[in-house]
Amino acid sequence: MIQLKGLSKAFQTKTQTVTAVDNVSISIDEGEIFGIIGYSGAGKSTLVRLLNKLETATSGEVTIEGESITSLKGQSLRSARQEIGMVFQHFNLLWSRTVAENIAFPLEIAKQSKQERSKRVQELVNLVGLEGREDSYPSQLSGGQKQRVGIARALANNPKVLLCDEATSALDPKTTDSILALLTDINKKLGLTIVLITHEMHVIRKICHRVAVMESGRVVEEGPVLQVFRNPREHMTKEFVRQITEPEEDASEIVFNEEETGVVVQLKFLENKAEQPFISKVIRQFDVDVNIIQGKISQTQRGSYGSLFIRIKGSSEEIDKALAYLREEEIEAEVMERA
Ligand SMILES: Nc1ncnc2c1ncn2[C@@H]1O[C@H](COP(=O)(O)OP(=O)(O)OP(=O)(O)O)[C@@H](O)[C@H]1O
Repeated sequence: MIQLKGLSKAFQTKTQTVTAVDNVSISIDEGEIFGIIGYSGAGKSTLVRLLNKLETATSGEVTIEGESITSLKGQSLRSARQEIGMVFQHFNLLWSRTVAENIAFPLEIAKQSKQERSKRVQELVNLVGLEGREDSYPSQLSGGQKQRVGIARALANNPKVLLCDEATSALDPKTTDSILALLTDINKKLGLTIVLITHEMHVIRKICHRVAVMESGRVVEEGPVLQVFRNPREHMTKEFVRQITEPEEDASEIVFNEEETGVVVQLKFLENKAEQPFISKVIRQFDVDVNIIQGKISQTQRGSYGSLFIRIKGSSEEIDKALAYLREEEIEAEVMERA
């Protein structure tokens, strides 16, 4: 759907050249939610602005559905931009216009009739859950409601791609969750391709299918979200993953009690294994008891990841059978301590 090939953007300031995006090549599939994460200054905003040619690339190419955006100008660029909706961190609403008038704005630019516009506006109001607020002004809305207007406006002309530039960064955690749920819902209902940039790893975890990690203008790591979370390779990626996994997955947090019997085992899950009732199966099939010590299982769009520390008590023979069973089920079981 979207291809970036050797894309670079350098800014010339009075004293130096800043390479904001440095030789980035990414391929984004139709219907996926693709996340780009990086700290401030990593080049995320510039990258996303290159996708709709709000910035002109210094070198490289962007193609969307086979059409080269980089070479478009004038009317053909304006038409191509109608296929790409954009949602901003600070909403960018028109303050003198009502909710309905803000959503209608891109339809006016696309020269739709008044009748068509009001029908489409109502559809969009329903889609983003703003029924009853059509005549409110942005100043009368909460942050989450303002972003719903921003999303409805971005979807007005039925774009193929939705670009979200830190769309939830100005919102509190609960409102962030409701906006992320809305984006997931829209992705499923409309099959819309979403490119989302953020500095928050939990945003990536909750809604993205794949992720690219950016550092100093470059993509340093890329892959399916579940794989990147379970097995981060680069230092920067490990830092982001650690933000939302510690301390629950850290064995150093465990208090080993010498009077306890049995073994402490760290279980790590592959794919969707975390959702299976493996503990009850272990207890039922083997003559052992299981205590949960600590752990954290987190869900992503394509399955769960995380780890769980348990204590298995019983005879050595039964414990070994239980461990063998877990490993057969493709659950990594590492013995931390054996009494
Ligand atoms: N118009 C510009 N002129 C000069 N330098 C710029 C310009 N726009 C961005 N930069 C520089 O390019 C680099 C990347 O900026 P960019 O805004 O893309 O990063 P970001 O990852 O989106 O960070 P943030 O989330 O803080 O916006 C930064 O060093 C920034 O100072």
